[in-house]
Amino acid sequence: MTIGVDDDESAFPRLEDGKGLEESWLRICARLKGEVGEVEYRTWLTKIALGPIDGDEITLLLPTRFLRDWVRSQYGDRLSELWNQEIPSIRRVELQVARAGDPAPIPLENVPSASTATPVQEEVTPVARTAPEVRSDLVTALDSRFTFDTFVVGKPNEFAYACARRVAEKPSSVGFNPLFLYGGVGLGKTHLMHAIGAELIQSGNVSVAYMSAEKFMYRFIAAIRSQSTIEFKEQLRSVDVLMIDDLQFLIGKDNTQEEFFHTFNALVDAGRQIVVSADKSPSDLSGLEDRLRTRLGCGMVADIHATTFELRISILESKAAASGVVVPGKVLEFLAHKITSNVRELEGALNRLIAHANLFGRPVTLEATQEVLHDILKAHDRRVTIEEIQKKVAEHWNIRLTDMSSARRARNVARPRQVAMYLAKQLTSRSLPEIGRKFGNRDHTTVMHAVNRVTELMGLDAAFAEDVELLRRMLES
Ligand SMILES: Nc1ncnc2c1ncn2[C@@H]1O[C@H](COP(=O)(O)OP(=O)(O)OP(=O)(O)O)[C@@H](O)[C@H]1O
Repeated sequence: MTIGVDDDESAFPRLEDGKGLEESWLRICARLKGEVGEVEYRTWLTKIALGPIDGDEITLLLPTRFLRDWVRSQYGDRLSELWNQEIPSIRRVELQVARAGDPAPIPLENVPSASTATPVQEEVTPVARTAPEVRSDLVTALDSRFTFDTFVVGKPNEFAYACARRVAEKPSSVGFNPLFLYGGVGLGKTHLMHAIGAELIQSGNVSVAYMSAEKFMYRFIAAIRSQSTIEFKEQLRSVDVLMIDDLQFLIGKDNTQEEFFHTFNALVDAGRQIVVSADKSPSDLSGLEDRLRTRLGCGMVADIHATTFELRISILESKAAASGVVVPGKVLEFLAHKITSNVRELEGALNRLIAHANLFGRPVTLEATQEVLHDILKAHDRRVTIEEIQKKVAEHWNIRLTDMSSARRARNVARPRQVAMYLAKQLTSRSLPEIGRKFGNRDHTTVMHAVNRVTELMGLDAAFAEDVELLRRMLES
């Protein structure tokens, strides 16, 4: 594919096949967002704008020198790799500080999630960075940070960890082949796979191929196009350990599934080890062929569960210690309490705190944490429902839940109802008419009156204000 400059009025050149660079950029943004997590993406990558393309070089623009240097050091290689996957003729990514009038970055809300983004173009041949210790040229570089030593073990992941260690020590043991690791997003599946790979490579002359299912598919397609499927199959079937990450990507990709199935059988029959990860168990991966699901479930299936508070604390402690920045225990507890979604997001939040501390030379305090992570914390605020509010308020003042929507106007019922409306306005994003509907189809002006009245009373009556605050804190925690 060649790249030419369109003479239309678009701010960016277009590819000859009519596909805009913006489309490629959007896909790359979606990929990056999926890879680094929304927190990290929002912190560092939303500020990048697409600049011009010149020969084999594409320019990306950043608003400040600091951001340019940071993005270059942390994400430079990955950006080049992704651009090269999108448009193979692009070999270099130049990062520059933007000037007035340069294009703006893509707003975060316009970047689709990786799973919904249109896949990169098919004729992609991913660039494999080969680790020197490894024989096979199929290996994508393993991330040296992802080792067993840096993996924090707790109840939710101890079984998966033990299985991974076992495979790293004795690949192809009966009962452990294939090893199928599954669990939600950002809980450590990739980390464990890389740790297995690193351990095996260190232990001796073992060839390990690790790649995402997506990469597997692109390589397969590239091999078909270049009529080199035999070499591709031979290469794959010559490794001692094959690891495929995020297998759910193959759902609906029937030909690639078929190829994977044959590779899988050939390797297992030859006594080689397979390690696979996915977001669901083999039996729940509907959309994969039955025979493949059956084979995937034949070895060891290990689930990584959602993190517990204790595990989140241990992970934060370990990562904070490794960073060399002192993060007080109460800040770690606060983060572990607030960011419960997955380890990637938790890590992203901590990294941001650490980067701020390093940048401004200020100690990490709870106040600073709330300020620096304001947007993330807001996004993770627990969603309280109006029903929960009604229940808590009714319990607190010992009235019947049905009185929240009844027509009774006695003060001992009407006042708690007003408080519940007030809290619904404060803690949910529902509109006044929506709140009114939940309180026995009351009019929005009634809700407005309740909100004003409660605000007024809180200013006049300290005990009442304390009650309302207490309820708010209980509902928010
Ligand atoms: N138990 C853990 N100890 C230390 N770090 C962890 C742990 N679990 C996850 N992480 C870190 O969290 C981040 C996300 O983990 P990883 O990429 O392995 O998740 P994943 O389960 O493969 O997610 P996805 O489904 O998105 O592929 C990585 O930086 C990883 O090092």
